Amino acid sequence: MADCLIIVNAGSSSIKFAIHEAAAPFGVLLRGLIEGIGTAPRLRLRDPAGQTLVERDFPSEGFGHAAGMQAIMALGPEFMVELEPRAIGHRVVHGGMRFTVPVLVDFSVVEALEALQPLAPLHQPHNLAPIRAVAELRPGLPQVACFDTAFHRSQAEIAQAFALPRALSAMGIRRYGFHGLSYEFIASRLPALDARLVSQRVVVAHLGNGASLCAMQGGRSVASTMGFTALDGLMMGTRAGAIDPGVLIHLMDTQGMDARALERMLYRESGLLGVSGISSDMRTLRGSKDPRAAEATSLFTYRIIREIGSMVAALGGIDALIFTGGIGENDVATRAEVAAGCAWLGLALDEGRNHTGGGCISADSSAVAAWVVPTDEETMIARHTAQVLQRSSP
Ligand SMILES: Nc1ncnc2c1ncn2[C@@H]1O[C@H](COP(=O)(O)OP(=O)(O)O)[C@@H](O)[C@H]1O
Ligand SMILES: CC(=O)OP(=O)(O)O
Ligand SMILES: [Mg+2]
Repeated sequence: MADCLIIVNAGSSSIKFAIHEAAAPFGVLLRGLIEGIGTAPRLRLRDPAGQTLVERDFPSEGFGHAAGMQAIMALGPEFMVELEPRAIGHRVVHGGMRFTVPVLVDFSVVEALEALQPLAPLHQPHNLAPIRAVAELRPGLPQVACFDTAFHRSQAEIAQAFALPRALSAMGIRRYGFHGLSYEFIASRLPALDARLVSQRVVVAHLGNGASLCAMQGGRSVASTMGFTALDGLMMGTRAGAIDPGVLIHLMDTQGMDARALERMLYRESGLLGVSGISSDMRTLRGSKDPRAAEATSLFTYRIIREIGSMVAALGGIDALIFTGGIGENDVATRAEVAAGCAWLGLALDEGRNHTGGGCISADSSAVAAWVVPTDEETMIARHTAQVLQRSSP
């Protein structure tokens, strides 16, 4: 029997999961994904070489995150026969003020994380449901919660502050930032990419279904586009990104919208989906001839370009721009358009390298380096989970 770690990364419409070796360097033994929860759920399980072992479609009706977790656990008897789970590591999107490092989960931790559910309605409930399910099914198995917000706690107070009355800041109304496990993984890759990056001014663009930017220096977060919730900053698949709060007051006054109606609009009906009226998926929009699809993708890149300016200001300059996430890693056009909008910074892509997509994609003459670096939140969670286990074992 080989010891392993089970890693669960539940997103808004997907559950990514992985089985890692329990000892450094935490090699991947199996990797899987259920995507399209709510639309067209599909499960895929792959071996470490990327070969598909299982591919299964499910009817969308009644297939939520709970059914997704059951489908994943059902793979155990067939694919985990020689494996002994030592712990389960979970991505938990919101850690609030209390959780600034990964922790071993107990009842009081779950209770505290439940209180944060309203701050991350697309994620937190799906992060906590598997924790509760495992606590019931395997009460002796250690569970570790790793937070998307934790990496940003290195930011200066001023970068985390809103210009609101002081009493509200004391209550925890501040900028937390998200996608921290992804940024932390990218930070850990910098020495291998180019040793100079470790101390340089780097802007990382995590562009997936959720999207944000992180200004990074010395491998630490200096600023981020996301704030109190994962709604702020860039336009996303179904989220609006930064919006004048006056719009919300106006909609409450004139359309009778309440908190739940605004939440639905801002989290689920806006972004690429809302502007295009077609899809939240970049692949579908790039393949569409409908002018609304082009309007949506143009606004998406325009917002990224504007916000890169803000990250560069926070860093006092920029040496490198790194693309990651489902769009950042795969969409050649988004990278080309964003880079064209950053020409004023001295950024120039090499067209051929951008098409190939891996590694450094900037031209030799570019004053700013550009990279495509695949993120791996699951590996980051595996590293943290092993550390927490080690710390907590007698
Ligand atoms: N080959 C591709 N080309 C362009 N966009 C892609 C491609 N593959 C995935 N995407 C985009 O990436 C998104 C998923 O990104 P991902 O980082 O996995 O999202 P999340 O973890 O936020 O659910 C999809 O919704 C789609 O817009
Ligand atoms: C925080 C967040 O937006 O996560 P995701 O991109 O996985 O939706
Ligand atoms: Mg994600």
